[in-house]
Amino acid sequence: MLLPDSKRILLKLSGEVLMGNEGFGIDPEYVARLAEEVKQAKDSGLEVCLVIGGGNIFRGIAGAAKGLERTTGDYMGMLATVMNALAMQSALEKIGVATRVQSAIPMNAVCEPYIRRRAERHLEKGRIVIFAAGTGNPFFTTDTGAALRAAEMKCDALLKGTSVDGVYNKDPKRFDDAERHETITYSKVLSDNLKVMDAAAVSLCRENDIPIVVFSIREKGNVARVLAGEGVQTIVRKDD
Ligand SMILES: Nc1ncnc2c1ncn2[C@@H]1O[C@H](COP(=O)(O)OP(=O)(O)OP(=O)(O)O)[C@@H](O)[C@H]1O
Ligand SMILES: O=c1ccn([C@@H]2O[C@H](COP(=O)(O)O)[C@@H](O)[C@H]2O)c(=O)[nH]1
Repeated sequence: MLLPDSKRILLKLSGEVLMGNEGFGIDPEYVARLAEEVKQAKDSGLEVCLVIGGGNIFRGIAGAAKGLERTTGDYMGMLATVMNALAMQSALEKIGVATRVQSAIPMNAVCEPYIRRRAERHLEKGRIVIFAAGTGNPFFTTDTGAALRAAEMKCDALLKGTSVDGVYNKDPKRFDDAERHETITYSKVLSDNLKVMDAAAVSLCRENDIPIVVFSIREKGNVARVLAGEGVQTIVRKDD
């Protein structure tokens, strides 16, 4: 196993990936496939916290570029993550996995508010807790929300399933000659300004000594592969 002593993980899934082959929104078939992978992780004996991004629906920064007020756009982005969380909850419950959604922005008719002790109890009971609405604050991302919840819930690792298969020395979508790191320290990610994850998220993980594993969620079976220590990924770890 990649992280032999792991009991509790936080899996952060890219929102962008939820749109599957569609250009926007949620592809239910794709969400169902992801739900199977999340179930496998849980069935392997781990306690699983889940965070899903919102990039398939809305990003505040993109709204701001088109003239929308930034904080309004960010709240819209956070609401997008709640929609994705509900879609994932539905897919997981369809295959018999008990879940709870907790939102950083209270919306009691829709889901639970985030209450750490309550989330703890859900995990003890074998439920998957999906943390929605990021940190609840504008100017952040769901990566930072994931790092924050991982620290609060004392997760042993943060697994970031995204559209690239690891951390490269430069953006692999822009540079064909980009090279992937097998492992890299938090400090190197920060000092080289590598954009695979935002700096606030990396700093939080560094301060709380939470290893980050970056891998591609586009390939079927990769969550199990990563947990088994197989496949392609980058581990972001402690400074030497
Ligand atoms: N050095 C780098 N190594 C790897 N990826 C990088 C690097 N620099 C930039 N990237 C980009 O980072 C992106 C992954 O992070 P991003 O935050 O955009 O996605 P996400 O968090 O998975 O998506 P979402 O916002 O939908 O949840 C990739 O699209 C990749 O092109
Ligand atoms: O704590 C947070 C988390 C997210 N946002 C806004 O939501 C979108 C979608 O999240 P991604 O991490 O990009 O998938 C993000 O672009 C922000 O606009 C936020 O404001 N605060």
